[in-house]
Amino acid sequence: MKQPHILCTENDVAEYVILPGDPERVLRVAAYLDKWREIGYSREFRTITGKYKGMPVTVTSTGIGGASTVIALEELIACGAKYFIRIGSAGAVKESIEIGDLIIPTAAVREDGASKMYISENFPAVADLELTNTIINTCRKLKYPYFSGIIRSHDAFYIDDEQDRMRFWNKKNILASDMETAALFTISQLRGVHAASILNNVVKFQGALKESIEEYVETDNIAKEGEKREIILALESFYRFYKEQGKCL
Ligand SMILES: O=P(O)(O)O[C@H]1O[C@H](CO)[C@@H](O)[C@H]1O
Ligand SMILES: O=c1cc[nH]c(=O)[nH]1
Repeated sequence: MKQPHILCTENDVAEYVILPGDPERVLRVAAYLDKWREIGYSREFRTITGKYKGMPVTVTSTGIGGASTVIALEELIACGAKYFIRIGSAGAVKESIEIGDLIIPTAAVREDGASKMYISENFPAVADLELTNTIINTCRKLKYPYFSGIIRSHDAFYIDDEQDRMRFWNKKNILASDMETAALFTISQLRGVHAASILNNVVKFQGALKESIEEYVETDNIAKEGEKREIILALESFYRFYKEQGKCL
């Protein structure tokens, strides 16, 4: 059956799925695949399926925020997907995180709305341990510097007290801020699938939000280099999992 938003069926989707927010990033992942075809592109959801070193992999854009992310997640699960790695951009909440640095979340503060519609806030949003360990080990092998720890996911970009909130989370040792990871981790746990996240920092702590994101999107810069790294890291981590399937899963 064709899913109503992502326009995919069970025959179109691999077990391993990479989830960027931005549909344009889907094509930047495609550049690393041996063979790929576009399955569907409706609203914010663009899906391609291809092969990386012979491993079947699907890439679906989630759009912005938990609400659209969990629509993509639920429909991908209905098509047979089991392992998910988000590749997103984020804003730093820790001073020492530079533009283009990678963040590998172990958990996320649930400041979003979508995950609360599923289950109360005392339920944790935690990364899949095995998948996240594979990402960390692969990141070390690739010699990409990274930060690992708890991040915060939110739902509203332009709130009046944004800077105060960022200072609050900074004092709690939160690393970065995005808009999808908490919902992805929470609903993956509820559905019994495996999810991890890799974030590329595009805004310095207390930096100029609008200008930094504009620069990331519109120019080739250090943030784009971080994006390349998160794409390679996600593909290589899945490949490692794929090769070891049956041993560690
Ligand atoms: O670059 P993506 O993956 O969309 O992630 C981040 O960028 C968007 C905001 O600019 C939000 O979706 C946020 O989580
Ligand atoms: O500051 C930022 C940058 C990207 N995404 C966010 O959620 N916040």
